[in-house]
Amino acid sequence: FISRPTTTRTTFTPATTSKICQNQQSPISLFQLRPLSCSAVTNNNDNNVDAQSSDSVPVPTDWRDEVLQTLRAVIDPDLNEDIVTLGFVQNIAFDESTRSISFDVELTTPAHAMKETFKIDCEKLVLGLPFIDSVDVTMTAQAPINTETDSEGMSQVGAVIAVSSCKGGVGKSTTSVNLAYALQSLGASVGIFDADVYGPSLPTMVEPDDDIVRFVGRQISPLQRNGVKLMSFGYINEGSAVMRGPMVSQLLDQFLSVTQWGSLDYLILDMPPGTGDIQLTLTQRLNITAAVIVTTPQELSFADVVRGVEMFDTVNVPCVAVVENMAYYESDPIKIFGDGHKRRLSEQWGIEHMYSMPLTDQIATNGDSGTPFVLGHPDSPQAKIYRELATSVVSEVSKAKYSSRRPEINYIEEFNIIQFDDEPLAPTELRGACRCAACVEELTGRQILKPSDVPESIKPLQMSSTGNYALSVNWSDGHKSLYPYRQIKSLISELSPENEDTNNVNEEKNARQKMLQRL
Ligand SMILES: Nc1ncnc2c1ncn2[C@@H]1O[C@H](COP(=O)(O)OP(=O)(O)OP(=O)(O)O)[C@@H](O)[C@H]1O
Repeated sequence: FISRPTTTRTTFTPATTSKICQNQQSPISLFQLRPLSCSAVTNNNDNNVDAQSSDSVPVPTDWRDEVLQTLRAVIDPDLNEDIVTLGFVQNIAFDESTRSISFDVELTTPAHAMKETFKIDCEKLVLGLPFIDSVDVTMTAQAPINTETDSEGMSQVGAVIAVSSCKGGVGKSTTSVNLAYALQSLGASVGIFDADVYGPSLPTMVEPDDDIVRFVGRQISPLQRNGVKLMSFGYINEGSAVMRGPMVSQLLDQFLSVTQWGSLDYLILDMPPGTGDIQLTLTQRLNITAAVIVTTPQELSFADVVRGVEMFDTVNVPCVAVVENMAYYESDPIKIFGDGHKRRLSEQWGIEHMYSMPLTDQIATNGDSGTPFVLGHPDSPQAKIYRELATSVVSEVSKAKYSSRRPEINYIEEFNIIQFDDEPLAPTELRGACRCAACVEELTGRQILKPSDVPESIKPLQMSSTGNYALSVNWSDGHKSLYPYRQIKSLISELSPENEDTNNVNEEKNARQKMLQRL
């Protein structure tokens, strides 16, 4: 804590500091220019309607409960739960004599898009309590850990993100490299593994700070550039290798596990192009958390994307974003993927994030120069797109890790009911909600299938999970449907007549959010 001569409450983010500068007549004091890490914030009780002197308010014996209850207003939008329930609030310490409180908020990732907002919200909320004069919130993140690997080098890698494409030359490596540096700019520790043994591009695209590959016993220490760890066959072996498929995946597996990655929030895996056996084996072996698919408009893009999604699906890896690279000239922005495609990707495959990257000289020049584009042009509009992609990846990985549990789904023939996590759903309703291209007009979203087209006797003949996110159903009318779990949940809640509980929870959440906004 830092003691303050006045009781002016200030948050010390650069943005608010500059606001303070503008608003003040006198020059800003050094005291107000403390860095973010020393961010004890003091209460002037301007949030309190009564504006009581805090000294006169006794400290309640259950102060901890009050603090936690207050902090429940901060909701993690990715996980749709409050930070107390999620167990993020830790190490609470309260000094009664100075009425100062401190605590940590441990997020799922240091790259969390809301970390600054959460900090400010926590400070505001806690300072709204009349028995607290000063607060110190430290934002931290869970240490990355990989419990599903037996390789020591990978044991502290939190998430592996595969960047994949159906064909070569579409910008997969460019996307991998820039995604990695964009993730780093959000605060994460990152590595890149170039798994393309036939034509490694990492050595051309990223020139390491020091290009000597060091062996530590039987392990290899990765190279680095601006703190991002790098490994590619190309750093060890000049040129590309001539190998057959099974050798490639075995070698890559070994190579990846002898690399001492250390503690990494995200490891970007630049996959070899294609969706064949090598890619499938790699995807199975390397314990991939999520995938990003890169395509170009010239390459029959939509069919390619679907092929890529299907490959990852077979091994339960969710595709979280699609990058349509070299999609337009900067001077002539045209939309390649229409809204219909976007809707299909979202409704059929649960992919919510699509980015179109223009073809620019600078991206090409940086690709050849050894300095990643995002490092060389951090303020460009294209770097902003890469950061948006990185933010989506961060958010989807958090969701995938926290909500990886698949719902329990059964068909109870006796009552002709589908049970989705104990919620009943009529087969006619689910069949009627099919969003495939035969049931919904792709371009307009208009429902082609009418409720009257669905026979009353319809029933599922076979139901199975697709990836971690969707249910695939073979219907008795011969139709095959795919429903993201998200869609089924909202269908159940739409159909439920007495949704009071959910509504109450939502109302409560809304009330807390409103309270925050008022503060
Ligand atoms: N948005 C872009 N604008 C301009 N040039 C680009 C863009 N994206 C990629 N490139 C250039 O296109 C070429 C191919 O890109 P890249 O090597 O990333 O593709 P790839 O899909 O990884 O290819 P391969 O699978 O053959 O390794 C490179 O010269 C790269 O600099």
